[in-house]
Amino acid sequence: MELKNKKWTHDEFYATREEVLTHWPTGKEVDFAEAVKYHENIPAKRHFAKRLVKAKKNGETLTQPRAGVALIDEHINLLNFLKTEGEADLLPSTIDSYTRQNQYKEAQNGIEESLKAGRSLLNGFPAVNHGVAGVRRVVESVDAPLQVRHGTPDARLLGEITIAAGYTSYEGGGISYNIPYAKSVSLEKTIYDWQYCDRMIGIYAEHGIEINREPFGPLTGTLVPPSVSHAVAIIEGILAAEQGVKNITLGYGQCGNLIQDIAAIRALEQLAEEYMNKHGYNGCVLTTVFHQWMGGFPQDEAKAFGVISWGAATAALAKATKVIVKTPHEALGIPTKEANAQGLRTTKQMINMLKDQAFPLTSELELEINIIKAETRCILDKVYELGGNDYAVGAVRAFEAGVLDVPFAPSKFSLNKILPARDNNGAVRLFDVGNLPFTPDLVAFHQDKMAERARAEGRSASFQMVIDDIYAISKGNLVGRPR
Ligand SMILES: CCC[C@H]1O[C@@H](n2cnc3c(N)ncnc32)[C@H](O)[C@@H]1O
Repeated sequence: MELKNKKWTHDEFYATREEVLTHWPTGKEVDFAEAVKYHENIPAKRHFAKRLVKAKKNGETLTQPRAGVALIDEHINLLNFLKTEGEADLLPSTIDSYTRQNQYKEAQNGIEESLKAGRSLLNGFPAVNHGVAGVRRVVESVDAPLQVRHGTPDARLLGEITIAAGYTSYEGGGISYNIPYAKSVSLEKTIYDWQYCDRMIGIYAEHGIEINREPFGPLTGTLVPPSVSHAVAIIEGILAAEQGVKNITLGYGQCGNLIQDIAAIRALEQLAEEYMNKHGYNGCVLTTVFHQWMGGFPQDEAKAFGVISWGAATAALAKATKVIVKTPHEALGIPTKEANAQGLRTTKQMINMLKDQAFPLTSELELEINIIKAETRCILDKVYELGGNDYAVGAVRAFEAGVLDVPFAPSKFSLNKILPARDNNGAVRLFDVGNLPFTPDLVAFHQDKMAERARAEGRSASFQMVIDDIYAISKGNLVGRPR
């Protein structure tokens, strides 16, 4: 396996596909020609890419939950409940953890145990075991655009089955579904395997079927600086475009300071266009997704609704194309369908009240946009250089060197040298920039911001601030002030 950011030939793809479809018996159900025909008859209102394009044109911010249960009928009921009671614009199927680790035997046990227990004993929808026929029952029974959401380092068979069944969007990427989700899975392997997923979608595109791809923006969801998640998002967008993907949603996890979060979405839109065009992928339609706070949540449901509302308001003011919605059960575990629908309605109310308001381009907002763009450029350009003008090779080498570094990542391939903490206004800064290739003025900017907070709190900038900030929101605040 020689990794390079180059479009796979049909021969390379089909040779690999033969093997991929043997990973579980349901792989035999995948019939590409039949799938293309099926997709041709999916109406625009149930087509993810078309619905996103319409939202971008109309300046809408669409709502989407996470949701998934073990059995097909219950999963259908859940999704329809979230559409009718939650007013969700877009629907997911969140895949269970066994399937994410390619443990299909265990997933099968989970299905059988759930049947016996009469309730879901899996933390998501085991799509590979249900197979094309089973997953297609969901597609036929839910009148909304459907996306596969998961966290799968080797997502090749999952993608073949769910897209053949009629799903029209696929989340993930070779970096964003490795570094935050795996401990010792090689980055080279996951970037290579995700080239397969993207090439598959590129081949659907060659047959006129446009499937949306969404790299997983938030990464570890714990104080990830915008420039770090933007660099990964844009690299995964470029890798997908190289394989023929034409419709890409780039994502970002809310940090909590309004100016920084709005700036992050603006900077992401501008930089993605700039880099995709620079590398010749101007045929790609780009949209954005804002994830409501991905860190620890308050147990108290009323406070949880406050966090959800803040994420909804920020997504609306940032004019993100869609927002991924949290629930008041976030601190407890898998939400009930009622709690999930409540998070969606709270979000919808905030978006509706803000859709006629625009956030002004203040000097603070402009500064923040410029800082995020400058930092992200430093990282992207260094990755490209390390890879000898190849982002796939560059990404692997960048993680080895700490040029790409994701805070609190379980993967042993992330150096975990950078240390984020909030500044005195709650924006996420870097207490330690690690080996990020920032120019001296950018390093100084972060140092000054941390010094400003240290002075205000009467304590020196320290790792304690990082710890305080990790728990702050679940304890009812944004900045982890000393007790
Ligand atoms: C990025 C993944 C973390 C988020 O994903 C939610 N999540 C995971 N699995 C399910 C599920 N089966 N149904 C509804 N939400 C789910 C968690 O709560 C958390 O917010």
